[in-house]
Amino acid sequence: MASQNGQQRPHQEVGHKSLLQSDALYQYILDTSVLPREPECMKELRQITANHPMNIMSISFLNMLLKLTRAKKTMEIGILAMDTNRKYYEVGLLTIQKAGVAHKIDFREGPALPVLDQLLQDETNHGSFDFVFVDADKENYVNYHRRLLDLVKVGGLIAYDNTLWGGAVAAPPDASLPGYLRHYLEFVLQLNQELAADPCIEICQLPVGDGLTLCRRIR
Ligand SMILES: C[S@@+](CC[C@H](N)C(=O)[O-])C[C@H]1O[C@@H](n2cnc3c(N)ncnc32)[C@H](O)[C@@H]1O
Repeated sequence: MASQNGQQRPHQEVGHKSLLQSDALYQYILDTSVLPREPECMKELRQITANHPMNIMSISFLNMLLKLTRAKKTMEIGILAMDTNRKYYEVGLLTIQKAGVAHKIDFREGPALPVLDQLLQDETNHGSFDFVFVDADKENYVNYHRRLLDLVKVGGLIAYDNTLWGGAVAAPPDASLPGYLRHYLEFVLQLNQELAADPCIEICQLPVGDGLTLCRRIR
């Protein structure tokens, strides 16, 4: 990746900066992202994500996906609608209320796995979800996937965030990694392997944000 003065930057560091190292490029992505057309919501989203400009790409991309797939019944594991911490849900709540969609959100505070197990007990939930976004505890991504496959309809979409894990997924085994990247790396690698080998889905690994894997259920 060339920097502003045209010189090649070394790819030593593993993390967001090694994927896109130029701050000018971050700003360019912010300025040219295809964003939702609700200006008030976007102003707030820009503020919320100001410290993580790459998130804008994920958000604008997910917004586009939801519109393309015309999803009506959706689930998000991470902040909406399941999160262990209500405070994170409340970060987005003001924007959600301004957008007039608060009545559509069924927020459950607590770990997501028991909620998924509860959903699975009701046959009518099987194959009923159009879209699921997972951005939560990496240790459980594989457990989520095994359950979500039953809940999403054939033709439905599951999106997993952070599947490039700051670039660490492709780092040599002896690379020096920040502690949190090293700690969760094995879970992200295991998920990526399972997704690639799963005959029930078609997948696409997008180098957007921190890596977003799209899985379309095909059987
Ligand atoms: C990186 S944040 C993502 C937040 C949100 N999805 C977003 O894109 O802004 C991860 C979230 O996962 C939540 N989380 C962690 N463990 C969880 C679990 N077992 N079940 C549900 N949510 C969990 C955290 O509280 C945190 O809000």
